[in-house]
Amino acid sequence: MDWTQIDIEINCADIELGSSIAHMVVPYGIYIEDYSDLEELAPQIAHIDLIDEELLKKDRTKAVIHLYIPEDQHPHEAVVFLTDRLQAAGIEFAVGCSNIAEEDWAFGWKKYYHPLPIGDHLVVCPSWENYDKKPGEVVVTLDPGMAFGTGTHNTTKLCLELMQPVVKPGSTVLDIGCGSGILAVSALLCGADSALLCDIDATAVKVARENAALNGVEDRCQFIQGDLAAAVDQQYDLFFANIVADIIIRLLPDVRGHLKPGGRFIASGIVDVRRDEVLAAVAQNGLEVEQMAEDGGWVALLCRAR
Ligand SMILES: C[S@@+](CC[C@H](N)C(=O)[O-])C[C@H]1O[C@@H](n2cnc3c(N)ncnc32)[C@H](O)[C@@H]1O
Repeated sequence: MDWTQIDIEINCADIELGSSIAHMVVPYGIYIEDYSDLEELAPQIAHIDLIDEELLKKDRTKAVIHLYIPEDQHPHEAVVFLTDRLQAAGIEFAVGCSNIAEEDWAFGWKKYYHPLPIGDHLVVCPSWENYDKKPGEVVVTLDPGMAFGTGTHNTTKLCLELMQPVVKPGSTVLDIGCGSGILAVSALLCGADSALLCDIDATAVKVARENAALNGVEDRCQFIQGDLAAAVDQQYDLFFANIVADIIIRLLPDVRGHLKPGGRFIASGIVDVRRDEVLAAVAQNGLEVEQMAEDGGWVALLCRAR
């Protein structure tokens, strides 16, 4: 099947609003190039071999949101919708469209994806790259395919940073909205014992299973395709949900019941303007925030039962 790629170029300052409008059109299948990250990364760019030279030439004031719409899902209407919404929001933008074959969509972004150190000792490495592991590092090998979760998105990075100090040998993990499986698979490689991975999207579940196998942890994983924690009836030491604020708020009444004593809930995907609403829901549902982390307008919370 062919797809239409819609590219929306906006100022980096508008990225949050722009991406939330894009998410009204498709909940996933969105890829954001935000070159302002390179400014933040500048002190680390000594490891230049990890960064594509072309990226360093990009305009760091601009971001580009790419959406991919299957031909049978009316891409033209999506463009009209996006144009109306972006204008109404007062965002300056330029929009372009191109038709792409499925294989180009699936593989085109790979040139921007390279080994990525996250937190104290984790490195996320694309499965098609070679990486020389350094002493003490934990390397998670990943091919996100068409699922969300390369490790490059702030929301994923925040989860992985919050997870590393709290995961313990023997921990059990629940990963709701597992996408590529990056969070649960990383937790397993960092010492956790077993994991249940759940996603509403069948493709994500398939990709998560493949990534678990790539990392040799498949036999310690169970996979469920479904909505939130509906089919889950056990308690866990570590519970991830990197989805969006509304879904986290919907999930919160069930979180405490799924945590073992002393268990942690890591919530991410919260845009900073929704932070207070999520914090209120956390408190109402018998949890307390141990740590709050923020990056690029995204907020993640490390919580435990009160
Ligand atoms: C932002 S991605 C996170 C992927 C990965 N966990 C990560 O941290 O990179 C959110 C994922 O949640 C899934 N999702 C959205 N709504 C869901 C729901 N109601 N129940 C379960 N999964 C859901 C999406 O399909 C998507 O794969």
